[in-house]
Amino acid sequence: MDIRLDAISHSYGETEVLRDITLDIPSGKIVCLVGPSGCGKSTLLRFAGGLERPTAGRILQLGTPPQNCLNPLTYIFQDFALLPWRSVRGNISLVLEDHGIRGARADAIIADVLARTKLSDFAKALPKQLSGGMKQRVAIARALAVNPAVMLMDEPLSALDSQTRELLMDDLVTLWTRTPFTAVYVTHNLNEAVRLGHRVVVLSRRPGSIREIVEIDKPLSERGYADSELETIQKHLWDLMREEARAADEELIDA
Ligand SMILES: Nc1ncnc2c1ncn2[C@@H]1O[C@H](COP(=O)(O)OP(=O)(O)OP(=O)(O)O)[C@@H](O)[C@H]1O
Repeated sequence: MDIRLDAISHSYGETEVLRDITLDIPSGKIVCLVGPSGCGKSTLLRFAGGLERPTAGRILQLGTPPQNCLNPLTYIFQDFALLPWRSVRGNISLVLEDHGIRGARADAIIADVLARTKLSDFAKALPKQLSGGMKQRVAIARALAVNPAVMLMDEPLSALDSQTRELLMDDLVTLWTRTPFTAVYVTHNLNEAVRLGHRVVVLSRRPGSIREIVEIDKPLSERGYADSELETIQKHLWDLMREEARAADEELIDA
């Protein structure tokens, strides 16, 4: 299933946030959204997920969701959003219980997503026993359990230290390489964008509009740490964003 954002514009009251965004999210690809603070990245993600509706434009779901898809659109947040009193397994089974899936069928799904996220040995652990990186892996496992058509990822690694971020990027690449998933991935971090994005969408300062869409053909599995080709693309992205990021940073905050 592909998603198309078709001529999306949005204002909150007097504040124009997004202007005429048209964008395709093709099945099996990771599309990164980057842009200066406040340019409307998270707002666009909420529209894609149907949590809010834009003032103008349409979100189209094209084609059918994958087989056994329980939830076509699933979020992964920066703060993991795990229930502290439930074990790793319990956090994952919750989303299955919501769909009436219990017993052997639930066990099989949980075993599969725990294995894919390398968490099989931690099924009984509570979130408080886990590092930030492990917690985010649980959140990813939980999202995979519903076999979504599209994962909507809002700064999923930004709460993690830089080493853990590197490890999680590797994990996401391995996960995608084994079974390609579709994602819209919002990030401030241009390194994440060039490591994980098949397509990087650069938004302008508010009202966010598309400045450029950068396609990166290099296979995810061949994108390494300190890769000079990726560094060149990252520099290009930063050149596009630098002045606007500075202007956004210096903007006065409405108290
Ligand atoms: N519910 C809301 N009501 C009013 N204004 C909002 C609301 N949500 C977001 N905004 C405003 O819309 C603009 C875009 O916000 P959004 O969080 O989408 O930007 P962003 O690009 O994700 O920002 P950041 O990179 O800082 O996370 C901001 O000016 C924000 O203050």
